[in-house]
Amino acid sequence: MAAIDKVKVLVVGDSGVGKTSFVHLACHSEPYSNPGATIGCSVEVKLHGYKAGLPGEKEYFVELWDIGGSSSHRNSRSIFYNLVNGIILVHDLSNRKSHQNLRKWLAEVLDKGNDKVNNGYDYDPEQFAGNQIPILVIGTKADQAQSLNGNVLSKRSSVAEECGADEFNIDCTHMKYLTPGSTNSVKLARFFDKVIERRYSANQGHVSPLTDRRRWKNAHMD
Ligand SMILES: Nc1nc2c(ncn2[C@@H]2O[C@H](COP(=O)(O)OP(=O)(O)OP(=O)(O)O)[C@@H](O)[C@H]2O)c(=O)[nH]1
Repeated sequence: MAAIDKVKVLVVGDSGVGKTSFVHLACHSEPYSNPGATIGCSVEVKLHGYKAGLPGEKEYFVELWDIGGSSSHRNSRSIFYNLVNGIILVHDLSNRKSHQNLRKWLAEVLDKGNDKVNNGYDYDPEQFAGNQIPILVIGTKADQAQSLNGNVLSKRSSVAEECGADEFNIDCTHMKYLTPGSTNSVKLARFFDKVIERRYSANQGHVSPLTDRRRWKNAHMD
């Protein structure tokens, strides 16, 4: 039997925003009752049907690399940022700062945690406009944010807009937000399809965040 091809997707965002809860919901189709803080990184694998129901349908493993968000591990986590095929940015809808910090997370991942980031290098939206790495933005804790702001499920993320990413908002404590066939579930499947396409289409291969950044510079700085 042929080996199943795989892609690597990073899941990043501030500590406590719900990365582990989202990954668990996506991989096990049930909420995680009591997730602990992730130290380093935890990897879950999801079997994804690429182009499900269409010609060219094929199964792939999607590795979801859930990166612990604690700032105390910032200097050591760049070891997880090699050979990345996709990025999921997670923020807490009831915590505006966690959304602002997504820009820092993107800068950190695309610069592989180098000194510029650690010493205050900040986000340049243009840097990500022509990004080759597919990005998905997920807002969590819609249940908690609901009481603060009425229509939080349809709230748009400026970060998603800036980098041309797809996005959705959920409550990770309820499976109904990721039911098979739902809008969110379809968006997630399309994102995985895009990641697989970029990874396995002709002339692509693995795209490292650094290569990606150089490509952007070459295209825009001449
Ligand atoms: N009410 C509510 N609680 C949530 C939601 N998502 C996560 N939580 C809770 O938020 C807390 C932190 O969730 P985690 O999934 O561990 O967060 P994390 O981003 O993985 O955190 P680190 O591992 O520290 O980076 C847990 O108590 C979760 O149960 C949500 O959508 N709604």
